[in-house]
Amino acid sequence: MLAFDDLGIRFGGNQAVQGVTGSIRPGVITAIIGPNGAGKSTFFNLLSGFYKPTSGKITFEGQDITKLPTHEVVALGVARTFQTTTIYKELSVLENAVLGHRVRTTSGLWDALLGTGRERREGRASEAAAMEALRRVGLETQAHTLAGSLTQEAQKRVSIALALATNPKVLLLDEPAAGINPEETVGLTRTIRELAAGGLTVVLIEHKMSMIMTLADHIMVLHHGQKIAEGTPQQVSRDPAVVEAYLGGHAAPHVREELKADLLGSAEVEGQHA
Ligand SMILES: Nc1ncnc2c1ncn2[C@@H]1O[C@H](COP(=O)(O)OP(=O)(O)OP(=O)(O)O)[C@@H](O)[C@H]1O
Repeated sequence: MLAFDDLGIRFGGNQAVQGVTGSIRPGVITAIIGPNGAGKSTFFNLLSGFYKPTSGKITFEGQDITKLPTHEVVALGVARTFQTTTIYKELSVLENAVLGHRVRTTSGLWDALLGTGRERREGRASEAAAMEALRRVGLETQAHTLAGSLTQEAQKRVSIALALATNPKVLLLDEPAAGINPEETVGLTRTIRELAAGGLTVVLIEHKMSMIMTLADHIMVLHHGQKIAEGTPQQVSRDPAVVEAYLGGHAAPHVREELKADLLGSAEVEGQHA
């Protein structure tokens, strides 16, 4: 559904992503993993239209979206969250999600200023879509709470709701579990699984290997900007190129430790998060 062919981007002399070909299959949870600096966030920025590639092509449902501006990519059904939580802390949870929905609506500033019928209709539709997005992430009872007063984990959920309010077909999550504790990670994993079960195609970047190993149907591994492996969690974790990429000295110590546990087939990790 979302396909990329020979995708690459260069920043000055640094080829951050290079020759990446593949596709995101509908209805499955795909994880993008790789050591620090492997090009994962850059790859997301390419898929979501934030960066324009210096080579290659991206298509969504058969349509070439390589050169489309971000808002048009969003309108077609590709939404994303960011590594650092980007929400409006001084607004309520509901107001945040409404803003997410307004990205897609058609009324312009003129309608908003004049309070036209279309603007009022769209306002009501935005609120309904926003409430539905909050329900999907389990925040409907906190709709009127100030977003900035929520826990880090709930703020992560708000940022997911913001993306969901645009009614995407594909949701790109950039490190959704960063900075939250293991218990909250289990809860967030459950929510992501429910979103996928509801028909949403989910792609996520994540460093928490135990989460990836239990959540992902398919894993794509990037290293030095290139795709070095892909397959099921079991296939990827046994792939010698992946082991070498992680244990070859490029990964942060905590990533090395987590991955080592998974690569060595730690039943303990599986048991904790199953
Ligand atoms: N806007 C930019 N300008 C210049 N270089 C960049 C830019 N964005 C990323 N890079 C470089 O591209 C490479 C890949 O970075 P990227 O952030 O995509 O890696 P990553 O796999 O997401 O890393 P991490 O896991 O640490 O978040 C790095 O060498 C980085 O310095």
